[in-house]
Amino acid sequence: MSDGEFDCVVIGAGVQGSFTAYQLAKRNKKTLLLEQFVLPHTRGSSHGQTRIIRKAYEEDFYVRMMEESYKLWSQMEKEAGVKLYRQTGLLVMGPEKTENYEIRKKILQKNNVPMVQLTPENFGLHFPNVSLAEGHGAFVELTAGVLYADRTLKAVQGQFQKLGGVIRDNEKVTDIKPGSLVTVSTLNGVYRTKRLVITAGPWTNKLLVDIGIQLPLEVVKINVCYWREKVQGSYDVKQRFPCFLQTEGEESSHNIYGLPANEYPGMVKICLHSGSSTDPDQRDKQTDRSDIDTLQRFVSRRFTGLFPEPAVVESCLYTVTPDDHFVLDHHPAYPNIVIGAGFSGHGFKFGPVVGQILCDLSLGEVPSFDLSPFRIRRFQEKNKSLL
Ligand SMILES: Cc1cc2nc3c(=O)[nH]c(=O)nc-3n(C[C@H](O)[C@H](O)[C@H](O)COP(=O)(O)OP(=O)(O)OC[C@H]3O[C@@H](n4cnc5c(N)ncnc54)[C@H](O)[C@@H]3O)c2cc1C
Ligand SMILES: O=C(O)[C@@H]1CCCCN1
Repeated sequence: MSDGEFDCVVIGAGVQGSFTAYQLAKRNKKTLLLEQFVLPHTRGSSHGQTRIIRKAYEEDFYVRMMEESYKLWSQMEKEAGVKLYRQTGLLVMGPEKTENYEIRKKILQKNNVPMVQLTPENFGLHFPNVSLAEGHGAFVELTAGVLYADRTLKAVQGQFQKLGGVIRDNEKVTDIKPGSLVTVSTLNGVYRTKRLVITAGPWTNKLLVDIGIQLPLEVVKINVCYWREKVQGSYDVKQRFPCFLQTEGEESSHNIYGLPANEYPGMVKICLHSGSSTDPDQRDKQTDRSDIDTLQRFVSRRFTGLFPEPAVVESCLYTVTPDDHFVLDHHPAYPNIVIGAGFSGHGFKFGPVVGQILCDLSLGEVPSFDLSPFRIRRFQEKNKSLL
C-alpha cells in the first residue's frame, strides 16, 4: 500500500470521527483521520470542557447503547490513563403525567438503572438551592454524570496515534470520488481508500452534495450560558451538586439542562435544548438570543442562588434530524462509504459506541445493535426526493 493509500479514511475529528478512527486502528486497519481545522478547535460540536452522560431517555434502544457506552468509557479511561467521567447524578424534573417526564422515569425503572424518587416535601432537603415547580415531579438518576469533553478528544486521538493511526489536521476535504477505491481530495493532497467514513458534524451535507445525497439535517447554534453563583460553591461539583434536566414546563416547551459549577469556578452551565438555524461557516452571524430570555426567566424562578443573567456565553452547534435520532448507515448507493451524522445535541455520551458501530459498518461486520432507528431510509419513506 503506498503512502497515500489507506484501508480507511475518516473525515472529521470530532468525538464521533475520533472514536471511529480509534476503533479502526484497533482492528489493525491503516487509518487516516482528516480534519479541516487545526486541532483542537472550537468551531464544531465536540469542544468545551463538559457534557452530560445519562441513561434517562425516552427510548429503550438508547438505554441499551448506553450500557455498552459506559463500559467503553471506562476502558478508554484505563487505556489512556485519564479521568473522563465524574459521577454526579442527574436530577430530572418535569410536569407529572407528561410523556416526556414519565417515560424517562419508567424506562429507568424497567432497566434497573439506580435512581431515587423525590417528593415535593423532601426535595428542598436535597436541593435547597433549586425550586421545584408546582405540579412537577423529580427523581435522580444516580450513575449519570459529567464527561470531560476536550480531554476526551485529546485522549482518543492520542490512543489512535499510538495504534499507528495518522491524523492530518488543517486539511479540508474538498472532493470525494466514489469507487472500489474512494478518492478523497483535500486542500493539501489526494488519498485513496478502500473505505470512507464521513463524520463531518454540521458540515455533513456540504460533503454529501458531491456524492449525490442530502440528509434532512438542520444546523442550529446553541448559546452555551454560564450563570454565576451568589454564594461561591453552592452549586459546585465538589459539593456534589448534580447535572439536571428540566423537561417542558412553564418557561419553555423545550428541555432545559445544566451541569454543576466545574470548568469556570463559581459558574453553572445552563442551556436551552434548542437554538436558531445557521450555516456552520457563518455561525457568528447568528445573533438570536431569545433562548437567553427563556433561560433568564427559568433561572430567576428556579435557581434563585444564581444571578439571572449569563456571565459567560459561548457557542456550539447541533446538527438535528427531524426525529432527533442519529444517522448511522451506509451511503445508499456506495456501500464502502459510511455516514455518522445528525447527533441532534445528544451524541457525545455515545461516542465510544458510535465509534464501534461505524467501524463495524465500515468493515462490513454486523453491529451488535439494531440500527433501524438510525437508517437513512426512514427519511426517504417520508420524502422521496432525498437522492
Ligand atoms: C451546547 C451543546 C451541549 C451538548 N451537550 C451534550 C451533552 O450534555 N451530552 C451529550 O451526550 N451530547 C451533548 N451534545 C452533543 C454532542 O456534543 C454532539 O452530538 C457531538 O459532539 C457531535 O460530534 P460530531 O463528531 O458528530 O461533530 P463535530 O464535533 O462537529 O465534528 C465534526 C468534525 O468534522 C470536521 N469537518 C467537517 N467538514 C470537514 C471537511 N470537509 N474536511 C475535514 N474535516 C471536516 C469539523 O471541523 C469537525 O471537527 C451537546 C452539543 C452542544 C453543541
Ligand atoms: O445529551 C444530553 O444529555 C444533553 C442534555 C439534554 C439535552 C441534550 N443534551
